[in-house]
Amino acid sequence: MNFNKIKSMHFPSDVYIGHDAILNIGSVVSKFLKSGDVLLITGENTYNIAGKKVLSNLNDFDVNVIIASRATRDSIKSIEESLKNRRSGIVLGVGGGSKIDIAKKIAYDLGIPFISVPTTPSHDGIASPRASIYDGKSVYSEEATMPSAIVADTSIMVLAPYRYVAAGAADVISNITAVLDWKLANRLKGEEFSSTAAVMSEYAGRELIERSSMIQPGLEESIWLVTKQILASGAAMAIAGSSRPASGSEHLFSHAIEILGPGSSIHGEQCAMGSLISMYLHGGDWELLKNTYRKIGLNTRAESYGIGREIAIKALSIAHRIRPSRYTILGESDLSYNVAERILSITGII
Ligand SMILES: NC(=O)C1=CN([C@@H]2O[C@H](COP(=O)(O)OP(=O)(O)OC[C@H]3O[C@@H](n4cnc5c(N)ncnc54)[C@H](OP(=O)(O)O)[C@@H]3O)[C@@H](O)[C@H]2O)C=CC1
Ligand SMILES: O=C(CO)COP(=O)(O)O
Ligand SMILES: [Zn+2]
Repeated sequence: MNFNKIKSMHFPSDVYIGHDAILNIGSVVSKFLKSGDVLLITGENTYNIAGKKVLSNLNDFDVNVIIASRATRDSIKSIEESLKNRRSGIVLGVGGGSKIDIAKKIAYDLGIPFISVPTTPSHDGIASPRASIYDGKSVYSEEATMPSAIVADTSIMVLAPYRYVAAGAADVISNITAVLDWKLANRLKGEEFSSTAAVMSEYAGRELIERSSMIQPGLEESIWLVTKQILASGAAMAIAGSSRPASGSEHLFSHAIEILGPGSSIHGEQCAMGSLISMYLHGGDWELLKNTYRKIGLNTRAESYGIGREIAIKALSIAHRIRPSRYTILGESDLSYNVAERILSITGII
């Protein structure tokens, strides 16, 4: 191993998950803010859901609130432009995956601490040092700042539509196929592999399958359960130094759907469909995954999200192109129309 390549690993030192956790936000900011003001990145909905509560706990600080949209290179650049005459000392990401990705990327660019304040357990970027950045043509997994603290208020998160909880569980369950792809890339291409990261990541997914009967609407315990495994998934990404343990061919399918742009599915729902495809191709028990998704109330039929048959076929055919450097079971060339159609039909996605 080349020790010169090893970067220091940073993990959140303050983790608050629970009812009214948001009341800790003032002390967390005091601890990590050395100078300058607080930059609060949030979204249109999430400002009302949690941003205002965060603000009401930060009366002692100068807070610059920015309502952001998608995590694209352009949106991040334009926020950074707007900060030129300010001295931001800490970034808070208050929202779903996209707002947290924007916040952690800006913290990275400015070299200041980042605090993660999720409003849903819909994705496993809550506690990872990676940001998924879109540019219209593709999506890149970029290095970003690991949160110094996580403030996950389950009393806020439990009010989010239940589909976000199921989607977050699916994002973690799909680690199982991501790890299969990683092992494959290690065998075929000699890609560097961390057994620790792989075991943690896969275990997080398996634990959610085993305890899937506890994932139900309106239950604060469900938020706890899913968020805990999301933290394990984020730690696995930190150990690997990439999103590899949590993102394989199932994520390529998700990103392809996102880029082709149809329908109303969210990240974890796309990953759930992708994981059926991937598990089928790996020769594994894809029906166990399907039954688990059914049990937690997550639909894996493309049409239920307004994704038409032809788009689903196209997305699967071209998914490998999204990240050519990340080898997966989808291989290195487009799947033919007939092959993609067959896989999607067998797994019941179309
Ligand atoms: N960096 C990483 O390691 C990872 C990153 N990701 C990324 O995260 C994103 C997916 O996250 P996801 O949360 O699904 O998507 P978004 O952040 O796009 O959020 C989806 C929608 O949910 C709304 N929302 C958030 N919280 C609530 C709530 N409590 N109640 C009602 N509505 C709410 C948001 O509102 P608003 O408009 O206010 O934002 C938004 O309209 C993707 O971009 C994905 O690539 C996913 C996994 C890992
Ligand atoms: O979503 C992720 C892990 O769940 C990471 O996403 P990327 O595919 O962008 O690396
Ligand atoms: Zn994901």
